[in-house]
Amino acid sequence: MKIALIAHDKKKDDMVQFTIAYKHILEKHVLFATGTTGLRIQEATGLKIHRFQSGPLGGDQEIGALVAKNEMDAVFFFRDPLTAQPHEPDVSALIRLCDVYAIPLATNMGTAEILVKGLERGDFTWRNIIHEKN
Ligand SMILES: O=C(CO)COP(=O)(O)O
Repeated sequence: MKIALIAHDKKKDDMVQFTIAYKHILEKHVLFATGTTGLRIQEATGLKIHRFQSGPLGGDQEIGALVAKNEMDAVFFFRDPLTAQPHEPDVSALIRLCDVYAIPLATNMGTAEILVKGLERGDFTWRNIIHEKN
């Protein structure tokens, strides 16, 4: 599956801990990330990640483009709900596209735990049907 990993600055430590904890699951998938998040994860875990631009420079939109092509299978986006983001419209647009295409989206650690375990258990096989149709 193709998985996107994104975290706002105050959530990056959480994302790093999450990817360390679930490296054994994540390493079986094709990983994408916004620029700084991807760098932090790579440094901490050694996971292979395709890095897009940093979020404020268009990274969320690049990931959104893959969602719009129905190519992204899950998005882990640890948002910071307490800090204003200069690129808030991009953040909203990505979340909206996940809803348009029914892409599983975790915006906090609690949901992420459940989603990543579903990934391990094979709950994402329905995505293969979508890929076959495309
Ligand atoms: O801003 C972001 C998501 O909206 C994340 O971007 P970075 O991973 O480059 O910090």
